[in-house]
Amino acid sequence: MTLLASTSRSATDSPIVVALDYDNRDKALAFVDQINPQDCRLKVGKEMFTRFGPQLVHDLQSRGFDVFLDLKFHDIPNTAAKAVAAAADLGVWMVNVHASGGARMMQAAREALVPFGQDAPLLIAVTVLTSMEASDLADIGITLSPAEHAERLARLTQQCGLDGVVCSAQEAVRFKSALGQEFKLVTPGIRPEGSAAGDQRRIMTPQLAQQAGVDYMVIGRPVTQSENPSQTLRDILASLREA
Ligand SMILES: O=c1ccn([C@@H]2O[C@H](COP(=O)(O)O)[C@@H](O)[C@H]2O)c(=O)[nH]1
Repeated sequence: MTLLASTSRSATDSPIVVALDYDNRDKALAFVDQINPQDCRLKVGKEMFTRFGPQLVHDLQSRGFDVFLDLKFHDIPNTAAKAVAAAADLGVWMVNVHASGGARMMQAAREALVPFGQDAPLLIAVTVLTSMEASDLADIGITLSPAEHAERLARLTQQCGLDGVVCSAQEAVRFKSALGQEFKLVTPGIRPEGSAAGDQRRIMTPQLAQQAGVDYMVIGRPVTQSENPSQTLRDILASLREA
């Protein structure tokens, strides 16, 4: 199966994707207005999209930011495919589904993007949520380790022709070796030294994630909940340049 063409829409080659998880639109935009689209991309997830809808995506795009629409579609193939096409209509840079929705769902999602050609967003699939550890998988009947199960789902995702996966940075070296350099690894659960893990379980620092070869690191609360989010973002960028 052929891979989707990567979008040429990108405004930056920064590996950082800030998870814009706010319950307040003005607070989110106040932060966004202090940062530069060349320094990061922005991720809009379930919280902000449910509260503020597609207009928020347009508000970020009009400020020059690439948007990763992180709605993790997981549904019957027809519904997931139509949702992915709706995301492409919004002009987002990246969109995702859950790999556990299965091969037919992922293939339908990929095919839904064919009409968008070069303007199609990157399509990736979530493997094992970075908040999950072995005991969480055992609770749902999966006896493989998170890395093993994530690799099975990542291989399936690649066979379905998607552009990459969401996984933990802890899995990056293994997945780059198993799946090749071109297959994108998008890694939440990034925690600068000293920041709280919170509900995340499979975490890594930005510097180690960079060394492990991730393509994009998703960072939310360590930036957005800090006293000075824009300065925290600049500090992380500086630490990556120095590493
Ligand atoms: O496996 C996954 C998939 C998605 N996420 C999302 O990333 C951010 C992480 O935010 P932090 O505040 O840095 O923990 C959040 O929006 C999640 O929905 C993830 O964490 N893990």
